[in-house]
Amino acid sequence: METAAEAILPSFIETRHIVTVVIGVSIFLLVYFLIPKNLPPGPLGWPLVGYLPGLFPDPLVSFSKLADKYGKILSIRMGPQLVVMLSDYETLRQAYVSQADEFSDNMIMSWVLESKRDVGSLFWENGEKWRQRRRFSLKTLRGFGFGKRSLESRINEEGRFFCQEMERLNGQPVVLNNLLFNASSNIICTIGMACRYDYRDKAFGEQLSIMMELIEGVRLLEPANIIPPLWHSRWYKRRRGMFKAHEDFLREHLEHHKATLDPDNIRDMMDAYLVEMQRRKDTNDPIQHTEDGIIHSISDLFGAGTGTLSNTTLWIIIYMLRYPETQKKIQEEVDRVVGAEGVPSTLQREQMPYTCAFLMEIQRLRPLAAIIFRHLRVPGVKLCGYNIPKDTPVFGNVFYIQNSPKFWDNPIECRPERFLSADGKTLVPRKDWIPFGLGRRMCLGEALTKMELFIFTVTVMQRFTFKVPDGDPLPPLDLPTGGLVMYAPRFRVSCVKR
Ligand code: HEM
Repeated sequence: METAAEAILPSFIETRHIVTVVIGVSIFLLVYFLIPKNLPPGPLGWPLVGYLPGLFPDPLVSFSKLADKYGKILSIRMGPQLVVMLSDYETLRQAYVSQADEFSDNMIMSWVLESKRDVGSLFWENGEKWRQRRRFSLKTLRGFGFGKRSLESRINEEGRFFCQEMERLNGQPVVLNNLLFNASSNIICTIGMACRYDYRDKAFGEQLSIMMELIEGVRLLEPANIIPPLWHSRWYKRRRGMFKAHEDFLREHLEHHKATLDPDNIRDMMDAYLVEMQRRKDTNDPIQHTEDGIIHSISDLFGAGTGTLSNTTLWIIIYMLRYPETQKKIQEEVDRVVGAEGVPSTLQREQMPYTCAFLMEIQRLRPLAAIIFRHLRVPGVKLCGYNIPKDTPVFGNVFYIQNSPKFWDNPIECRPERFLSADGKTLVPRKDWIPFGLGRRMCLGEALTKMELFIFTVTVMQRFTFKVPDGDPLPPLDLPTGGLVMYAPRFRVSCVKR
């Protein structure tokens, strides 16, 4: 029997044609109205997973290829999430600095929300609470000697402990990853809790393994974001257990600090936070601090400071092994300015441009935070003429900005001279050297890091030459697979006494 539609339609049009057209038009209208207009260009991707499969196996290389193809600003779907990636200095500056009111919120990753670590944290917090905590932390850190001689002598001391360990090895090959992680943690322990741990301390060794695993587990692409049931998997349960163990360790220190606190004699960041917490309570400040907040803030210093410092130091060693003539030049400068027995000081930096340029070159080649991120939380924002929808993470590809041949001559070569004047006597900084990020959320530990890397490098170069152990290959320069932090590989090195 004929349907009503068929009765009034010409014979060559069937009902199924009409149904197909109606569905097609509906999908078109849905897509037209739902998909934001005038987005930055980018690859199309697939339904549900977006461009995620295209980012593997190495997201950093894939992001760089996309930047070559689509230019300074591109948009990409990572699973259901739209992400904007900025890949040149001017565009990044435009967003993070010129439009800082819009682009200064951190992207709070799901695992942070899930573990409630956004409560009172330094890194994982936004808005007025973050602003006040950052201002207070920066002021307190400066008070504890960021850029000052008191902290410098502690770093010198840690450098000497490290050298004593090397001396004991007597040139035997060694994997330095754990030892350097311990040394870097000791610097954060000094600032945060006025203590240091011996390299053979077993209990602290366990804490270090936990911290290392936690830090190395931070991924740009969180698998559980794409497959939520994974939050209940063994891997995430183990992670939650490790966070608890790390917090218990800090809580023990907090209890000791509370019991021995003398507000007239502030020993470290923990004391300073405790006094500030009390002050806010006494003055009924609308923003209150909590003990959990103190623990999370100190934990953030460990998270942001230990892996970054120790891995940058590992990259310093790797490049010295690969460029022995550069190591020799640094040793010559150290011998001339500091001498074999002198105590290194940041006051000597001006007389040691080659060493400083080398350290800058390492942080150009291997910026520990390869990708930095913000989260746009306001509607109606335009960047470079494109619409950026509310709730879009906006990434900055620091690795690309510092390593693309578009911006740097022969970028894969380690050439400290690119940061030196023609006569080699003066440092010539470049504005697109941004290993510490830029804008309002720029790294809080920049001054400490520069001091630490300089003192450590000089202390070690006074006493040792790094050599590749006989029969070992050169350490690889592979890029990290996680795509966020540029961890150095494990490799063996011989520290030969000079
Ligand atoms: C090689 C060493 C380091 C590198 C390359 C590094 C790099 C960075 C980068 C790129 C950011 C994000 C900046 C942005 O988004 O614009 C950052 C943030 C941060 N860094 Fe570092 N960092 C290093 C060492 C440290 C140390 C030693 C500390 C601790 C004292 C530290 C504490 C922080 C904190 C607390 C933040 C968050 C700031 C905020 O969100 O307001 N960093 N770091």
